[in-house]
Amino acid sequence: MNRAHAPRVLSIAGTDPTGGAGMHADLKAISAMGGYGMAVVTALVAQNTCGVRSVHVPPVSFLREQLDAVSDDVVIDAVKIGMLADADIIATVRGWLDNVRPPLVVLDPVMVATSGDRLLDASAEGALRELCRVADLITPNLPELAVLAETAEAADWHQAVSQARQVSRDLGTTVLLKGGHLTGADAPDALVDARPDPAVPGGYAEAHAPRVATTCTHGTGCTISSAMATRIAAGDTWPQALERVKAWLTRALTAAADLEVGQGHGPVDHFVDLRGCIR
Ligand SMILES: Nc1ncnc2c1ncn2[C@@H]1O[C@H](COP(=O)(O)OP(=O)(O)O)[C@@H](O)[C@H]1O
Ligand SMILES: Cc1ncc(COP(=O)(O)O)c(N)n1
Repeated sequence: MNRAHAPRVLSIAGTDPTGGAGMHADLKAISAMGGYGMAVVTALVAQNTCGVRSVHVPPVSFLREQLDAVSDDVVIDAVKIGMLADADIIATVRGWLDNVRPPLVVLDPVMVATSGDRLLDASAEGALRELCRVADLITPNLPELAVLAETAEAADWHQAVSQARQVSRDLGTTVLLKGGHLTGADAPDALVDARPDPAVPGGYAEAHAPRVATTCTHGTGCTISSAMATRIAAGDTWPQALERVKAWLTRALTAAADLEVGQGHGPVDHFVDLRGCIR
């Protein structure tokens, strides 16, 4: 598919005033991957690279107004969903999705931040699991995958792949399995689809990159899911999208420390490929 216009990608997510995670990371990743980024805010989060201080959730009626303001005006090519905070927000987003039916829905089932702070009420995990059924692609990290698989966190890549297959089968969606929480020289990711008619040929496509020795991993999950939404909407095959996004994210992680942002887990450099090009 060769579009005349950049893919119009809507992020539905929470905020990070330090610009490294949530809707800010989403907008940077969408832009860096060649898309036109839009954003609807689910929750305002007072956080930085060291952790979450507090969360403010506006009324869900205002969330629905934001969503309708976008979809009443703009043709949306892909939606990326991040932090949803509680069951009311999940129900509101679900109601809007049922009405608008965007062609591509990528869901990052955000539960806990890198800092260990909760970004989803524990009582809303079941509702988030149900929302996965309407997504084309979900991008859980290993602790989130374990919650979705209703089992203990995978200790190695082999266990993680079998959990991803189970979740794909149970929830009828493709899983982007991320090896960020494992250790070892390699940082594998894979598209896993257990269904008979998978979006991924053969039901499995792996991408490899060296594990980058950095503590700057704030927002990597938000970043990879938005980038995947953008590249798939741009017409890449799903395995092509993963190869491209993985290579770019590895460059962004390698350059991250040079940004010198914050004292905790710093953000990645989404615009690493632009440095040196701006005159
Ligand atoms: N140190 C690292 N080196 C290379 N890639 C990494 C590193 N840490 C995370 N990643 C990549 O970042 C993405 C997000 O992974 P992960 O950390 O598992 O998710 P989350 O940010 O949701 O916890 C994945 O593509 C993963 O492979
Ligand atoms: C608003 C918001 N959404 C998501 C994350 C998770 O970030 P990470 O990708 O580091 O797990 C975050 N810290 N804040």
